[in-house]
Amino acid sequence: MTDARAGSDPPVVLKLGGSLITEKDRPETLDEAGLDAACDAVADALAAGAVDRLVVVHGGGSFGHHHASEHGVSTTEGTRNAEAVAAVHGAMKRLNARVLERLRERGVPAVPVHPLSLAARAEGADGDLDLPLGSTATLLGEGFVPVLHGDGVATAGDGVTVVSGDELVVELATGLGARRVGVCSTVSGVLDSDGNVIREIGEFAAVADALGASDATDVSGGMAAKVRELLGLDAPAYVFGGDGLGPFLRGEDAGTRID
Ligand SMILES: Nc1ncnc2c1ncn2[C@@H]1O[C@H](COP(=O)(O)OP(=O)(O)OP(=O)(O)O)[C@@H](O)[C@H]1O
Ligand SMILES: C=C(C)CCOP(=O)(O)O
Repeated sequence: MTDARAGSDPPVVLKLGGSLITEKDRPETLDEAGLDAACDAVADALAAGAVDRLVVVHGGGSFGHHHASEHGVSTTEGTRNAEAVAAVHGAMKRLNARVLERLRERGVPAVPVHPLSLAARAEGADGDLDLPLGSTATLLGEGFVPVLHGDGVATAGDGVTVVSGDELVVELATGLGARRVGVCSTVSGVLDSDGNVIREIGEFAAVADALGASDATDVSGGMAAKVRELLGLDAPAYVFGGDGLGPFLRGEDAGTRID
């Protein structure tokens, strides 16, 4: 079995939020400017050598979430309807293909890794996610940029549920021993109740009141779920908006640091 943590430098794990790269309220619509700017920042950072090994994860935005909510599927509600699984996975593969295409146009050696084909969730409300990392680690070692995405996931006792990009980020960061983790969305960081960016979060209780759910169709929990998951990591995690992506990739602080 491949040891996902063995060998060279720890990677950076970056999530491009669905709200950044799609228009979240219009089914299967890209946010062209948001996606292009994000792909430019990734390509620039790799070309400048600011990042050596990078794993990208993207969210569902108006591709995955609309199909998932139409079929009543979420991270906790499963389906045994193959048409529903095909609708959610198919939409995510269409979005993934667009992301890959734009990265490759900029010289980024981006290749897909589809979680539905790899991962499984154990039975129960907090069933553990098993995401084998051999393919991602090997692709990284061979110089590729693996690009994963929120997807359907086989779930014991519940058919297929949704795995969010945020959950994948946590699994990847832990399993690959990530150096830094970035979550890029449309908000410039985690905001307090006055709308100001919280610079640093060390525990959930301190910010719980300020963290609402997502403001668009989102079956996987929005900002509160994001912060909870990122707090569990060894590596420092940052939540930032599009403007923070370049600085984050250059190793600077951006948005909110969660550690
Ligand atoms: N305290 C908060 N600070 C910042 N954003 C918040 C807060 N509370 C709720 N939000 C909402 O969280 C959303 C960002 O999370 P969301 O999951 O929608 O983004 P995403 O990761 O880009 O999308 P996706 O899940 O499709 O990948 C914003 O739309 C914002 O309105
Ligand atoms: C709805 C699907 C399939 C993807 C969910 O991923 P997220 O947008 O990262 O929460």
